Amino acid sequence: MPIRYLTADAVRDAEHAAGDLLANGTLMRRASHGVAQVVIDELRRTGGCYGRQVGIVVGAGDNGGDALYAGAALSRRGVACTAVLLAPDRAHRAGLAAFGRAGGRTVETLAGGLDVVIDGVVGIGGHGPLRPAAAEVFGQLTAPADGGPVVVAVDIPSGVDADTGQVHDPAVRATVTVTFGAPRNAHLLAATQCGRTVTVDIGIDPTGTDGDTLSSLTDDEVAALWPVPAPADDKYSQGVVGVIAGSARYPGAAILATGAAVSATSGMTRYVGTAADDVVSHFPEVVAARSLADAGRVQAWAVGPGIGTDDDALELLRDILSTDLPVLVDADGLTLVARHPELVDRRAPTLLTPHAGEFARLTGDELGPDRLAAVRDLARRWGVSVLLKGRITLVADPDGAVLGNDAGSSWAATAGAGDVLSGIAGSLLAAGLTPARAGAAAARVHAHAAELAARDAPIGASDLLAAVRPAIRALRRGHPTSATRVP
Ligand SMILES: NC(=O)C1=CN([C@@H]2O[C@H](COP(=O)(O)OP(=O)(O)OC[C@H]3O[C@@H](n4cnc5c(N)ncnc54)[C@H](O)[C@@H]3O)[C@@H](O)[C@H]2O)[C@@H](O)CC1
Ligand SMILES: [K+]
Repeated sequence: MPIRYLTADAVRDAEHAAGDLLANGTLMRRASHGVAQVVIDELRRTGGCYGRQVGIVVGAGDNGGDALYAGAALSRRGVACTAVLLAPDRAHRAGLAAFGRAGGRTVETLAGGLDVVIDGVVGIGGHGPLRPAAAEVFGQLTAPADGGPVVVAVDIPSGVDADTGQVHDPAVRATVTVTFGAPRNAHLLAATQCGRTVTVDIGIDPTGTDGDTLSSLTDDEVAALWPVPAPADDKYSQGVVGVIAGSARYPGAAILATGAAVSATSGMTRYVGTAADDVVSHFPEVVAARSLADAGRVQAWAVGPGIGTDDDALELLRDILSTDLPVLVDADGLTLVARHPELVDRRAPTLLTPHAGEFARLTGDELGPDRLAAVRDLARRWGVSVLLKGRITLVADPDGAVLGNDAGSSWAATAGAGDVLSGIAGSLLAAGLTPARAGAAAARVHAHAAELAARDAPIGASDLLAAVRPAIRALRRGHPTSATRVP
């Protein structure tokens, strides 16, 4: 099952459906136990629990309650816990009493030398940035990388919007975020702010309510859906992809996109364009033609990188989009679609793959902080699938379902990386995957390839391309080398 991310409303529905477990405080006890366990694990990794120092920042709601009960559990283990109450009159009463009974102390401000700080300011009830009192407490902390305390966020790092993942300023940056029942949208959309996310089972049904979904595929799921030749397959039967990219003057995009298509699946890759000679000299297995009329049959097209935006490119794009085949449109192709949106008014699957700038060109508006709503809205209005690139890739279908992928690193932020993604996703479309799955699976392999290639040093798109096949192999063998930041 894909990992499903919930909105704050869906979380509340799931909690209420738990009935008595919510009313009698069982859910909160389980949640706080999960928080305490994560803190204990952190302390054990660095020498043990007894006598260690944990600071707790407590807000006015149940998020603070979780943190206080966690502090009580830690105090009983011999951890020295101090809590700053941001709103003393509204701090969770029973949690505060339990904390005091267990030996926890309240203080005006956190002392230095803490091992762990627990962020219990706000969870799914939070809105906007950290308020000044909380901002001051967190502003005084030394970063973990400079020897400061590990920051464990309860449910969501405070100052991060649960539904949109918007990281307000200021907001808590967590080393670990502990959430309950099911991850929230923010755990994917603001993955870097959350650090490692741990989802604790508290006995609620985490499948969420109906409506728009945000999910991500597991590595195993991507591996299982990756097309590989079956015993009876031949070079045609696995889906032939046609790549239209680059030009004789600028062959780079042609080579990268076509090379990625060759690496991603077996079967056949065709190329159409004026860079045909360059492409074949790099990849002799590509069947290349200079014009569409000579191209031969394909099962999907990937069109756009480096094709230019002149009338010839427009006519070519129009011809491709008037077929009844799945088409991926990227880069220059997107600039043309922005000028002529009627081109994508078609029945066959269409996958647009903009980065933020191209997205703004398509919609006429700068991309705001709510990337999820923006990508959903464009997919819905235009009736196409839209893959919005970035550290967190989002692929929206016209029905509102979104698949996301956290790249886990930003090594792929390099010129030409988008061409590689086009080639991978195009070949998956040709193999029969839906646009959303093709886009999300391509993004995952692209991300793994970037980490494999980089191994802590900058890479170019050629390195990324060379790592596509090893990344697929590692994924299929069950040990991708990069850590994805999904829970
Ligand atoms: N309902 C339950 O039984 C469970 C709730 N859980 C916890 O409860 C949390 C939700 O609790 P609440 O609904 O009480 O809401 P929160 O504790 O997330 O925050 C609500 C309070 O914070 C204030 N607030 C909002 N934005 C703020 C900001 N930027 N700065 C400072 N204060 C701000 C609000 O005025 C309100 O008083 C979850 O995130 C989770 O941690 C867990 O214990 C699991 C079970
Ligand atoms: K929090």
